[in-house]
Amino acid sequence: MSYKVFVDGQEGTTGLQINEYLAQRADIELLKIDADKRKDLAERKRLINASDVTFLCLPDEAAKQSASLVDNPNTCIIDASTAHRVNPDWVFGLPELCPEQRAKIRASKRIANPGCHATAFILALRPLVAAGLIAVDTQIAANSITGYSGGGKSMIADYEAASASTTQLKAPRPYALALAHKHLPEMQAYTGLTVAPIFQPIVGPFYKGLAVTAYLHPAQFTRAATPADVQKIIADYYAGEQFINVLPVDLEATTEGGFFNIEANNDSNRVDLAVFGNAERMLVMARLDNLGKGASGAAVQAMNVHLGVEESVGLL
Ligand SMILES: NC(=O)C1=CN([C@@H]2O[C@H](COP(=O)(O)OP(=O)(O)OC[C@H]3O[C@@H](n4cnc5c(N)ncnc54)[C@H](OP(=O)(O)O)[C@@H]3O)[C@@H](O)[C@H]2O)C=CC1
Ligand SMILES: CC(=O)N[C@@H](CCC(=O)OP(=O)(O)O)C(=O)O
Repeated sequence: MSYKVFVDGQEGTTGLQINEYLAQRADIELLKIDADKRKDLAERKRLINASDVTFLCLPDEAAKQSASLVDNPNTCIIDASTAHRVNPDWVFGLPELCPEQRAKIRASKRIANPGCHATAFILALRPLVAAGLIAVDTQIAANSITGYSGGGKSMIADYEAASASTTQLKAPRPYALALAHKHLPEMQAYTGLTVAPIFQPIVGPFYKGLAVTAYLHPAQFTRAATPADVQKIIADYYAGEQFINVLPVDLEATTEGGFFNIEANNDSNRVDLAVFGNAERMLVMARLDNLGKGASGAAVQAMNVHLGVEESVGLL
């Protein structure tokens, strides 16, 4: 069995990497668009409707436009953009979200891929909300440190320009300081929280790798819990998940001399979750490759689930 796959946005950061993942696969026939027709609506429409699966690796507005071009009921759209992530007609493409999610991804022809920060945040917090340890109306504070490839082609070009080494791009840069980052709606919706978190990302002078840190106040828990208790709730929630690794509560084993390596999952589709702290002060961290489980890897995983092929095919 071979599936026809089209990547709309094949020259972008996410699209190029999806193409790389799929080029190795015998069960996938990649439909390529001519370079000079990449933005030609009629040609994109033809290829979208000739495909079994189309990945949208486009800015939000272009993704909405592409989604409106589908008239083949068999075509499954997997959108990497922010456009449809909390749209009830679309399924959130995070198989590990909850026990029902894989069946939903399998059944739906409209799958919205999670944002990179959101993936890390949701995976870290959802088990604690689901277990009732964190009340749903808790306002969580979190930050994220990310490589510059998260900003796509234009940010990559800025960081890789000759001038970058002599400018402010040498230092980490906090952004989204209006505290209205575009991932807030999905972070709230899929953790089960009724309040959006205070979320503040930082982009640094390295290509890829991302870690979200969420601050937990044990005094706000609904019951007493130690870091080991919190770790166990998370580990039980993801038992059997091949791409999720819940680290032991052991500073020496999980850090490099006390430093947390946020690039540890680069070039993979893996996520590590770690709990740090003590009975008074705690945090939970999630690290992943923003271009792997944060984007292209996740999109390929969702496609595998949708097609009913082995979930890890083509992924590390
Ligand atoms: N980078 C990341 O870590 C992540 C990105 N995403 C999301 O994935 C999507 C793609 O992001 P990313 O790959 O980083 O972005 P890039 O900027 O690297 O690539 C976007 C691509 O879309 C093309 N494009 C823009 N407008 C149109 C259009 N109207 N028709 C056809 N093609 C168009 C661009 O063309 P041109 O080459 O001419 O500029 C470019 O090749 C975005 O919605 C982003 O938010 C999601 C998760 C993580
Ligand atoms: C460094 C940087 O700018 N990163 C992007 C995140 C990219 C991503 O995951 O997400 P979307 O699919 O939602 O664009 C940002 O924070 O907006």
